[in-house]
Amino acid sequence: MPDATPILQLDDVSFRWPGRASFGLHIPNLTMAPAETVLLLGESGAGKSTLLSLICGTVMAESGRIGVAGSDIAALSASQRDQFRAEQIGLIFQQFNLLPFATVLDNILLPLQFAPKRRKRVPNATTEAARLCRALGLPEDVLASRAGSLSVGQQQRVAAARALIGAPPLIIADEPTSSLDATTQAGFLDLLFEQSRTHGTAILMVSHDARLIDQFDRVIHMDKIAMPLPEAL
Ligand SMILES: Nc1ncnc2c1ncn2[C@@H]1O[C@H](COP(=O)(O)OP(=O)(O)OP(=O)(O)O)[C@@H](O)[C@H]1O
Repeated sequence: MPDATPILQLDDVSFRWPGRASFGLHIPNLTMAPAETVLLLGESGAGKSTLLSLICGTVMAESGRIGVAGSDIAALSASQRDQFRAEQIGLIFQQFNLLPFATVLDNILLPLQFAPKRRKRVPNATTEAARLCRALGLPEDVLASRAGSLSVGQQQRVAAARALIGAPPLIIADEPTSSLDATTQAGFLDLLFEQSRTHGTAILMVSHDARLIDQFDRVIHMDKIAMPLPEAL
């Protein structure tokens, strides 16, 4: 029988950035099934990146429950949460978060160091990193380059390869194609959806590009899932 545990489940989640009384996020309910692909749309400043940070456990909700693959992320210690995130989630942030002085190869392999199960899925990690780079249209010799020496669009693709390696069950991507030209964007999306089909990877992607709508199982708008929180006193 297929696993019916949602890959993601938020119930009554509330959050405010410290010192930012005017912005508050309340999500009554958000659920994603395993292998589901979801495009998250919303106005600038609506809280899309904040929501992704809550799901990743890089910031913690004030109240409510966030479950990833059935685990309540608030029940984990900070170090357990780091390992859990590395195992379960492939992340592509807006700022890429690459180590600029490390090689592209080391950057791509980094999450595997903290995620033994994910590591096991790639017996030859260097070959897999090279395959991902090729599929993303990066130059052959890119693996040995310093990540900080690459163009912005190339760095974004290295961040994509780092998210995809070892096929984590959930990919969270915050505007992952913002620095890519149309051909490179299409190549990236092909690779992403192929991985979703092959490995049952769920995808939650933020984009301002409404042309992507048809490619996803479901589209959600921030203003439909989030309710305003009264301004803090
Ligand atoms: N690290 C932070 N510290 C304090 N406030 C923050 C932080 N990050 C975001 N905010 C605030 O939270 C609110 C929502 O921002 P967020 O980046 O989540 O929106 P967004 O929908 O992702 O916007 P965009 O589409 O422009 O990226 C904004 O008012 C923003 O100033």
